[in-house]
Amino acid sequence: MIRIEGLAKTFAPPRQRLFGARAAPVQAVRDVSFTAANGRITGLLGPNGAGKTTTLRMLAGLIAPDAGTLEVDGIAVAQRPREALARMGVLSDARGLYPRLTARENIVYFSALQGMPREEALARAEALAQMLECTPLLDRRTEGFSQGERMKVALARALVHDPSHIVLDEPTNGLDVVATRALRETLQWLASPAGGGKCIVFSTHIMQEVERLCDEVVVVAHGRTVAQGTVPELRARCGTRDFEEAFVKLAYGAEMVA
Ligand SMILES: Nc1ncnc2c1ncn2[C@@H]1O[C@H](COP(=O)(O)OP(=O)(O)OP(=O)(O)O)[C@@H](O)[C@H]1O
Repeated sequence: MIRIEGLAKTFAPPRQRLFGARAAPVQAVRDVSFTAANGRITGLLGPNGAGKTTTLRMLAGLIAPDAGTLEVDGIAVAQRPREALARMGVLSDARGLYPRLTARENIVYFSALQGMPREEALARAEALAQMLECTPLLDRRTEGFSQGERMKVALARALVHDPSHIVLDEPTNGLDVVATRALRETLQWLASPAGGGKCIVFSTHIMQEVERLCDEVVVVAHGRTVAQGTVPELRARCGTRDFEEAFVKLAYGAEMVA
């Protein structure tokens, strides 16, 4: 289980240039709280700039929060980062592949950092490539890969150590319709008992993705959690049959609703 409570992060402006005006700090995350259960897919849904990526970057230990707690199975990311991070597979916004390494080498290198034996890592890379339908990419250098190809390799890398918690920042970015479907099926399988009942958290601003995939939705707006529930619960709360309309009400307030 992932538990986030009272998370906050402000980015300070860069140092003042000689004659430039001083920029204001950016309050990227003001008060984000939610829980994501095992065996469920939890979607972080919010408009551009709502604070989703910043929240997931803090969860992945890439940046430190100013306030709040992040826990994975009760293990605090701030206090016991290695233990907490070992339980997570993270697909960050940057993807960050090594261009001179092949896809296979990227995946296996990451597994070595996780302390996996090489033979096990190689077998796992093959299996993941089959699942993500990217076996022909395995022995190509990742330099020049398309966005969707990079995403698949980064996803395989995030899953190589079979983590119990999977955190994905906009995973369908750059994927075509077939690859999006394959990813959706993969995530559904990973959350199911047969796939290990993983705890999956992903961010998106695509409404259909949330409706099709999420067991639970966390709506984030202006750096705050404004609602959490299932799609039908959120629709009912807003008194609308259309989820997009419910989202607009929750994320932008009544003044934006026609
Ligand atoms: N390193 C940074 N320095 C300064 N401001 C930042 C930094 N990272 C994020 N921000 C700002 O924080 C706010 C939240 O950004 P974030 O990327 O978390 O939003 P998001 O919900 O993921 O948006 P999107 O859906 O557009 O990707 C934005 O205003 C963004 O410009």
